[in-house]
Amino acid sequence: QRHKFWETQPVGQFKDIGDTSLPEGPIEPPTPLSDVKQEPYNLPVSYEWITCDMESEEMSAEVYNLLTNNYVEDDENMFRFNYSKEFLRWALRPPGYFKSWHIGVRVKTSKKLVAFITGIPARIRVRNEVVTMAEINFLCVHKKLRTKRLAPVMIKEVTRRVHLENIWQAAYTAGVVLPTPIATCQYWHRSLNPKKLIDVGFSRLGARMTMSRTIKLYKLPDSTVTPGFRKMELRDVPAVTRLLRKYLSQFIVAPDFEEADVEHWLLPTENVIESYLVESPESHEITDFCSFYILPSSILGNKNYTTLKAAYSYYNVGTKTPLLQLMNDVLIVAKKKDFDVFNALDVMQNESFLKELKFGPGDGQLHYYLYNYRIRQALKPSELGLVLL
Ligand SMILES: COc1cccc(CC(=N)NC(=O)c2cccnc2OC2CCNCC2)c1
Repeated sequence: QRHKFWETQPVGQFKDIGDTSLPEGPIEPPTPLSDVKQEPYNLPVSYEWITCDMESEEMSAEVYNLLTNNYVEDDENMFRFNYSKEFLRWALRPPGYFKSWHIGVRVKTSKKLVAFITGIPARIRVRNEVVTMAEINFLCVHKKLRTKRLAPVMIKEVTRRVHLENIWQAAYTAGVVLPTPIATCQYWHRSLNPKKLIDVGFSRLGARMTMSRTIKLYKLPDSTVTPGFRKMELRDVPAVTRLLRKYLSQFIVAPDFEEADVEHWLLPTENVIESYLVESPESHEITDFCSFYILPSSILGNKNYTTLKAAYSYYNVGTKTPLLQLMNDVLIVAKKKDFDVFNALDVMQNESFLKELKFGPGDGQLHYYLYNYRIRQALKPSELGLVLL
């Protein structure tokens, strides 16, 4: 009964692992748009599709509330992602986005939003092929409707709407193993506020460690050490785009960012994304870049705290400044902005700083997937240059 749905989809199948006779690339060819199903898939009787206009205050509030109460929790159900409304508006409206890919399911009578799934367009390079894909995210079914097999029909519906825009590939991540990961990444956490993290059960006091010893262990300087380290500004977009394109070219799978993408995804946005760069004091050249996105988690069932303030490593480029020093500066900034924890995956060159900067391994993995695109052999995390929200 496992993966009944995924065995019907154009994704790498477990039975094909190791079959090097299968070519790398699309699994199925595009179909003529006239052959794409024109009407939405059928939902169970009392439910209907709704396109969620995230520009509408009311609709984005409904989406926010659904996710706040029903989205992904950690394995011990102690925390739940709590994406902010402005984060969702940012995440779902990049250059060229399609409103029709922001899909909700609501109860016909009460009009209550009970499920959600989204896609956004993205140009993703796989080796030396740039493929326009849909990045699928925020699949969420209300806790009370989990046994109704809604997820497969929602995945088919977003796939149908993506096909209608003549896009045939997709990228997505999940904490669960599905057919078939293109990479399996480990997540790591760097404590910034160890006392709170231990109080809420995110971290545990180390063996033979006191609380005061632990606080001292994670202490960070008050200010950054790299000369020329500053917030990114609009005028930096061309230079940051050049720096990032060059850096990402070394990875097998990575976004193919152009200036419009960098302006949307990497310019600092209050409460959503922070980005910094190093401008050489002598030459005024932009030599390094670092960024993190802001994704709090609700703390479920703690009497003293309700929210875990978490920063998530996004894209970082160290060319003149050692990545270790650059990332230590970003930890200093995150601590100063009162974040409790800084999270990172072992993707790109992150392994080079995780242990030294006192990150601890998380208790889970994040699997990356491509839809309708076969990769000959699973990638090492260090070959992956893609961070999804
Ligand atoms: C601390 O609060 C949590 C609330 C829900 C789930 C998890 C564990 C978890 N699943 N973490 C990650 O997936 C994760 C850990 C480090 C970096 N990025 C991550 O996920 C990102 C990327 C995928 N979409 C969710 C956010 C933690």
